[in-house]
Amino acid sequence: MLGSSSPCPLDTEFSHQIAALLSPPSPESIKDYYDDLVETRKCPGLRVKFSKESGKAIYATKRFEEGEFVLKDPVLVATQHSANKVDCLVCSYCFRFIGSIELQIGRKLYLQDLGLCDKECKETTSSFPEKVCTRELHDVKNNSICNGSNDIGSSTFRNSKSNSIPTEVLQSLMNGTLSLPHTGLFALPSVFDCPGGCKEEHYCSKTCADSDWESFHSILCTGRNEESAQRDAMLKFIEHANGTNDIFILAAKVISHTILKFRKLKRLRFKENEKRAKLDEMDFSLLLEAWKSISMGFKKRWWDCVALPGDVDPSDEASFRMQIKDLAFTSLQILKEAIFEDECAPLFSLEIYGHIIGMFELNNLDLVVASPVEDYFIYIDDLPSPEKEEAEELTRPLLESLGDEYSVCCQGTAFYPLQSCMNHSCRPNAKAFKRDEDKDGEAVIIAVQPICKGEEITISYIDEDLPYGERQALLADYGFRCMCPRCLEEMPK
Ligand SMILES: C[S@@+](CC[C@H](N)C(=O)[O-])C[C@H]1O[C@@H](n2cnc3c(N)ncnc32)[C@H](O)[C@@H]1O
Repeated sequence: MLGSSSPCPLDTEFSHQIAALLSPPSPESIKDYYDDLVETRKCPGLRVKFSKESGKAIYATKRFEEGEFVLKDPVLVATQHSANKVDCLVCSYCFRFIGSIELQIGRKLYLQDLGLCDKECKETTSSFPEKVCTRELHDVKNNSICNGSNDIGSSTFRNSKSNSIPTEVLQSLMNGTLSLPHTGLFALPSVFDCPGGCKEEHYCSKTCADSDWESFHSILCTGRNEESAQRDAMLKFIEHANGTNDIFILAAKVISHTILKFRKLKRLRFKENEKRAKLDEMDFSLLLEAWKSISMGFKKRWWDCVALPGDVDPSDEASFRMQIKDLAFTSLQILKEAIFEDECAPLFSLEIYGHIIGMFELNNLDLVVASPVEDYFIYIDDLPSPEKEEAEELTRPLLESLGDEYSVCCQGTAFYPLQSCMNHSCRPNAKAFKRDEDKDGEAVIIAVQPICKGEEITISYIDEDLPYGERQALLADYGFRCMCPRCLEEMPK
């Protein structure tokens, strides 16, 4: 029951609006929304269909050959894991690497010298209940760097892994006065700062900076209103998310995205200066419209669908789920202090917050972008003599200081509106796979076997090399029993 036993008064106050926001979209509106999306993605050959049995699913409307590109899907909402921000400087909107090879290397070593590192990300799995792991769709083998077990976004201080490079050299790399050999071949877009003046977000272009500002960041930016209570609350919210689960950052982005869309729709429909004290019928229809892209995502409450960690005794399940709910409520309370908007009050209910996070829990894919620094060092290693030795005089000490971590990818988590309609099969006909030319955070799906016209396009959410029982156990965390052709063949009689 909505509102029952909820610590959040908004759950009761706005129970009707919440029910309307969470009611499943009609098959007709699903069709219209996804037909439009497929058209804008310019990926001919796909159609989203809805059935009562398996919900949304993607079908091929043409034949795809093995290895053929199927879909490139930009993110609807995504975040780089906070720990990974030390390793990689990327555009906060499209997740392309930015600056220069020199900046990427110098900045990483400089931050390591300061002792800023991702200690907790590299430690064990969850320390229940503060560290709640987020399950993400398994991004197949080569592409999957960070799975649910280490999805903990906490930047913490640890004893510095001090490197042998003098600070002045690192600063020269960062400020562009020291160039490394052959980096011209690996040019990256220049860095654009956040238009709001926060030091957290950086972009590859003014277009990305403006798009992020208009879509999400103008509400979440901590650069403006120095000293304000809202700014302090926003900083506290980010710190809490970084210390617990960065899925909360995604939820805040969804809420700010919806508020910004609502404001835009309202500006279009009403004169600028018209004021309304209460959320009335008309405003609510605008809120429903603003929420539309989120309403399409498959959702359950987070605390109902989050997988029970292996180290939690099944007899403690109810208390585990209650603690997850409490954690979400704590995060929501801080977020409300930072960005609450009267006209969009239902968005700040625990019921909506829980469903937004549950949507990520069941749909998200790892965000992975390969590092150009890795390509650079491979290029240097492949140079013929004596060019290689000459180049290595400068690059070897850097490589040695970076150690095994010289090739860390950009890692995060993302909700992709079209890819998230793909159902699972243990014998999938497609997979997520980044090709050399895919330099940003978009999801890329390719066929792994010929796909006939009319066939459903499936990916694997798990490691499909596992035996039957283990696959079913992992898929139970997604809330279904797999009845794909392979499971039917392998099912114990
Ligand atoms: C990423 S969504 C896939 C699209 C989903 N069908 C929808 O309606 O949005 C993941 C959810 O789809 C459902 N699902 C995916 N693959 C399935 C399968 N092979 N059999 C039954 N349900 C499946 C499960 O409920 C799962 O949590």
